[in-house]
Amino acid sequence: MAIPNMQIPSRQLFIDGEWREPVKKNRLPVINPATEEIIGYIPAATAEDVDIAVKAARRALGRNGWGSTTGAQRAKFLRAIAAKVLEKRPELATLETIDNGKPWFEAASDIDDVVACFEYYADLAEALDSKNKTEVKLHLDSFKTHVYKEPLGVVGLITPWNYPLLMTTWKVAPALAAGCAAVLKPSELASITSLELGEICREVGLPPGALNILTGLGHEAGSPLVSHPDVDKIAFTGSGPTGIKIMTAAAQLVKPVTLELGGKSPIVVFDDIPNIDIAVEWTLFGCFWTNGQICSATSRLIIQDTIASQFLDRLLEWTKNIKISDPLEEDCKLGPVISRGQYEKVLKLISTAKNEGATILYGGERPQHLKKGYYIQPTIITDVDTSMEIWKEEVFGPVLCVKTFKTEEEAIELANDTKYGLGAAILSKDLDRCERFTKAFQSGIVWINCSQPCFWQPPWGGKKRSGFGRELGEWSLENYLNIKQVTQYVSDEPWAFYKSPSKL
Ligand SMILES: NC(=O)C1=CN([C@@H]2O[C@H](COP(=O)(O)OP(=O)(O)OC[C@H]3O[C@@H](n4cnc5c(N)ncnc54)[C@H](O)[C@@H]3O)[C@@H](O)[C@H]2O)C=CC1
Ligand code: BAL
Ligand code: NA
Repeated sequence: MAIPNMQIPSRQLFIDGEWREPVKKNRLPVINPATEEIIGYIPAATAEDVDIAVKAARRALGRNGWGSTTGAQRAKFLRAIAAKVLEKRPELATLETIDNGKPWFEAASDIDDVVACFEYYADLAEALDSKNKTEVKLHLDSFKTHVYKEPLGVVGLITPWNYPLLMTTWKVAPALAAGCAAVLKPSELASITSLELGEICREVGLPPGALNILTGLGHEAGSPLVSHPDVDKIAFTGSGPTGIKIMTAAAQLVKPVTLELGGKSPIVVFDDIPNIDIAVEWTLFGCFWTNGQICSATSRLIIQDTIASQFLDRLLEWTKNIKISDPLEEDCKLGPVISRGQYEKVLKLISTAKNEGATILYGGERPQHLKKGYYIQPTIITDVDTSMEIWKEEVFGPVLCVKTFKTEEEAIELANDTKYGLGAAILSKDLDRCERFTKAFQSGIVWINCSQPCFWQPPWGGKKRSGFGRELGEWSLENYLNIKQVTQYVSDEPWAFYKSPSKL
């Protein structure tokens, strides 16, 4: 497949089904992390635009609008969006790559997931029609009760930059399937493909206001969305500190939130793995895929001491073989991290690890052959102590730290030695042991003999400080539905609680 060249389309805010200039007319630069060049601009929304978008969303939910559509009608729009995304797959993948830095083929596979996700939620929207009124059996004949599932209302969706259009889709597709009207605030570091979703919604004739897209800074556009009194729910994926701010602001209005806040996930490798190369590859993929910027990255390798030396030797050979290049180059397997800020943050975490006494077994620097761009070599760190920052803090870059263990108990203790609880992986031939680890891991996701594969049908989310709530699958739809109990008195007899006055 030829990789198309693309310029960043010039867009405005997508509000009420049309492109609108932000009230304050501000714009933010778009930087290609592979070249450090400004390649375009995005509009910078502020509280004024948030208010306009929220009003448009509320109108869309009005009597004859988006809010009164059937699931089957909404499914048609979701399928039309999926078809358009598929049609534009090569262009969207290029836009994702030049905005985010991920290898083009990874971006293209994200776009495939976007298509599948919209189609999946189209099916769930359709199925909702037969499930949105269900009877609840009571112990009395004088009452009848039904439970209705109805759209929750206007929802605010705040997304990160690591899988820009895919994280947008994880929220937009179920929100629209449920019949909510949404205001999306993508990350200012990678908003381009989310804006293109606005164009797609316009092309397929999505009813105005059903989806509004506000690009801009977190404190200028995200924060007023969270504290807007007419927004019924916030779904957020991003950093822990921002998650805390969002939960605090939402609490003032008793606004429900779902939070997906990243992690420091373990991958435990036992010496009974049948094939060392297969295990090494999953270990690399678990941490270095998406340029290492994955919330669920298994960035702590916990390896049985009996094979540690042999495993690390092989891991090094595989790591040296990873092609680091401009992400538009074919076969690129590691591109730059998203921004100068992220580049500096990752290098600082590596240098702190060194200062704290860890060994940089491989990498830790800019690759010599790339003079520009936010590139960092895939990095493996050993001699790690559990008190070190590199063991405890999310890096969000291609950095793997390693510790050895002797016993199963020690491995479990190390795996759970984190404030986070998103993912966890175990590689072992012994499936009984895998089962024991599955139960022992304090996480929302467990991978057995792999790490990172992520499908749209199962639930996704964490525990501990990785947040709460589940995205994907049918679980995500529930996030966007109000469960309404409707109880009807069906007896002809009086209720007879009060003493009846004398007859008229
Ligand atoms: N869990 C995950 O998937 C992600 C984790 N991260 C971690 O977060 C670190 C910082 O990256 P950032 O891009 O600064 O993450 P961030 O959490 O600040 O940004 C995520 C989203 O929240 C918005 N936001 C920021 N402040 C806000 C506020 N006060 N109210 C409402 N919305 C707000 C941003 O504009 C963006 O759309 C990274 O170094 C990485 O460690 C970053 C992106 C994704
Ligand atoms: N595929 C993982 C999605 C995330 O990092 O949020
Ligand atoms: Na960018």
